[in-house]
Amino acid sequence: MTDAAPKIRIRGLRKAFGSKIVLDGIDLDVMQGTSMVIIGGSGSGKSVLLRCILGLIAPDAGSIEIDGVDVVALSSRRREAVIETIGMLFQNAALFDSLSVWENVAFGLLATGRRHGKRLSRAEARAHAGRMLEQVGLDPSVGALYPSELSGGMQKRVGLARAVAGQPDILFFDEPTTGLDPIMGAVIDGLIVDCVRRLGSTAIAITHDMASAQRIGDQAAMLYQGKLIWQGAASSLLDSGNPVVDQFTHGRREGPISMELRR
Ligand SMILES: Nc1ncnc2c1ncn2[C@@H]1O[C@H](COP(=O)(O)OP(=O)(O)OP(=O)(O)O)[C@@H](O)[C@H]1O
Repeated sequence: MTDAAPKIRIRGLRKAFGSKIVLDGIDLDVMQGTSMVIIGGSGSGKSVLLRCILGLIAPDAGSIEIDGVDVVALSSRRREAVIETIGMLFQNAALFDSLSVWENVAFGLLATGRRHGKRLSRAEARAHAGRMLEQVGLDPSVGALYPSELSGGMQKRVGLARAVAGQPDILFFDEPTTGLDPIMGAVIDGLIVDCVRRLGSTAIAITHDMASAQRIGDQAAMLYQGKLIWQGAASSLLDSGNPVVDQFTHGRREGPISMELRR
């Protein structure tokens, strides 16, 4: 146990779309240097939670503190400065098709540099992108290619290289293994763990993939009916003792979740 303040501290977070309550009072602490995996069924609100933390959706109520600062209450300009410190790997890697691989990897660095008046030359940015590509197991020569020339696994690696290029304090992973075969999924998870450890980052991942959740996560939490109904060690996901979590993680048709669907 530690008395340290959490890197990310969420309290009473609520978000509804019309009459649909998606987040119904979320409390979550993510400690510095730990990886938290959020699991939950389709439409349970995992992406909405992530988007609230990223400031892309305004919550109806509650606080989201990053390093003790409530980002919900910040002006959009100051919030952007905090959000710049978060690296994000999107579900489909979300690469820009019209940019080369190295330009994709360096995109955030170049944009942030411009905003802060620190001009990074294209040669410096390209060299940095090459080093990032090497860190995710790609040859720097891949930097000259375009996303459409890459396999799905390579695109994920490039997305990861982009997410870590600015050496972020915080990393978010949205369904990092979706669309990959199980071996490539395991490879990407291994790279994610390497990157998070090397940077000492705090990470939040959302996933449906239980093998991935256990590989990436130190801690895990399950979102169900707008609430985090369980939190514990990611290693205990398959043995949580919670009937809802158990049904979900084992993919059982019968259990409290299917009973509700029948109602
Ligand atoms: N901008 C929006 N406007 C209206 N409803 C929304 C909006 N964004 C999300 N929702 C609704 O919020 C609910 C939660 O969506 P969310 O995308 O967070 O689910 P999820 O847990 O990430 O699902 P999946 O695992 O399928 O990606 C859904 O019912 C969705 O339709």
